[in-house]
Amino acid sequence: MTFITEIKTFAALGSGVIGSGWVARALAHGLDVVAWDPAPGAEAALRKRVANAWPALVQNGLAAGASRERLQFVDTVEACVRNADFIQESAPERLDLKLELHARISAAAKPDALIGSSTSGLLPSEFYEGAVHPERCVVGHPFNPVYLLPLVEVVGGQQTAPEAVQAAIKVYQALGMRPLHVRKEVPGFIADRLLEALWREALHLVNDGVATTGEIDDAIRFGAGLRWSFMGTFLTYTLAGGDAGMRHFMNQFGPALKLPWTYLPAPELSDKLIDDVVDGTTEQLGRHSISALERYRDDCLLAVLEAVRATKARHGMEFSE
Ligand SMILES: NC(=O)C1=CN([C@@H]2O[C@H](COP(=O)(O)OP(=O)(O)OC[C@H]3O[C@@H](n4cnc5c(N)ncnc54)[C@H](O)[C@@H]3O)[C@@H](O)[C@H]2O)C=CC1
Ligand SMILES: C[N+](C)(C)CC(=O)CC(=O)[O-]
Repeated sequence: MTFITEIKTFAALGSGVIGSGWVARALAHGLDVVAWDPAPGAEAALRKRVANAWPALVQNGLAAGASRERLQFVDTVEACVRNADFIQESAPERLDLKLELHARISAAAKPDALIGSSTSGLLPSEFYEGAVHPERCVVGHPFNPVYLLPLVEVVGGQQTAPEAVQAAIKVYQALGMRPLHVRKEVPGFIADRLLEALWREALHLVNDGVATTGEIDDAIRFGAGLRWSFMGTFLTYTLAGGDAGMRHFMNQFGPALKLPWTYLPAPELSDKLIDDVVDGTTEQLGRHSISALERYRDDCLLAVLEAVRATKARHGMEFSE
């Protein structure tokens, strides 16, 4: 089984936060991009989001021929995918919607064009059930902002060909990403399972009046957040065990896992909790607009990526290690 991996035309369905991020990444890599989104005003919103991302992409280095002019916005699913070499769906996170949309996308697409979905955690076996040639359908779960963060989780469903997973990995690599093959199809995959646990505990801390949203964010960004950009939890905790490493760490801190430090089940999303979270984050936003903070975030990310890349090189390591 062979699939198209030399990509000239990238199709993006859904052009919200994530779809526009894919569009920006694909344009920056010198591709032609065709986009579709049913919302009124979607084309203008997409072009605005791409424009906001572009300075960071220029700083990061554009591929030869990369241009925002190579974005075409069309008004049907079929026109979007018909000539595409690779298709990425970033529609709302609803199983019924994705099921119907993928039946339509796959019926109109070239039979050997790979189809990726940005879903954060729905199962590909379920939403690709009605797809034509489901063997070329995968999940390619990215991270916001898609145009800068390298990680993409690649997940196959029961009908996905193993060759399609490998081919999708190749395409995402060509787009400058760091694919992670999630070998078991589980809800939430790997990363969102971890992020969701943190998010639930953060909501409990607000709900119980232990801390404000700003204090919880401080607890992350001045501590673990800094080290997470170059070292994950397992290696970090190995070092936290001193010379005896992980075995000592497990002996010393393992028992705390049985203490009631975490709740795990989510708190009820009461009106008060939602108001507290919205009020807290509004205060954190202060005078900054979302798009100004996106540019600030992009600048920080570029600096972190460059620092990590240069430091790894000094230690004889590749960025992807
Ligand atoms: N926002 C995030 O942090 C992340 C979201 N994702 C996933 O990406 C996907 C899109 O999420 P967002 O971009 O955040 O949502 P969003 O709400 O920003 O954008 C969704 C877009 O889909 C459009 N849309 C509505 N009906 C549609 C249809 N039938 N077909 C195609 N498009 C349609 C909407 O007009 C909107 O522009 C979801 O599957 C989500 O789980 C993945 C990673 C991170
Ligand atoms: C909140 N979220 C589940 C949509 C987040 C993601 O899927 C990944 C991210 O960018 O954090």
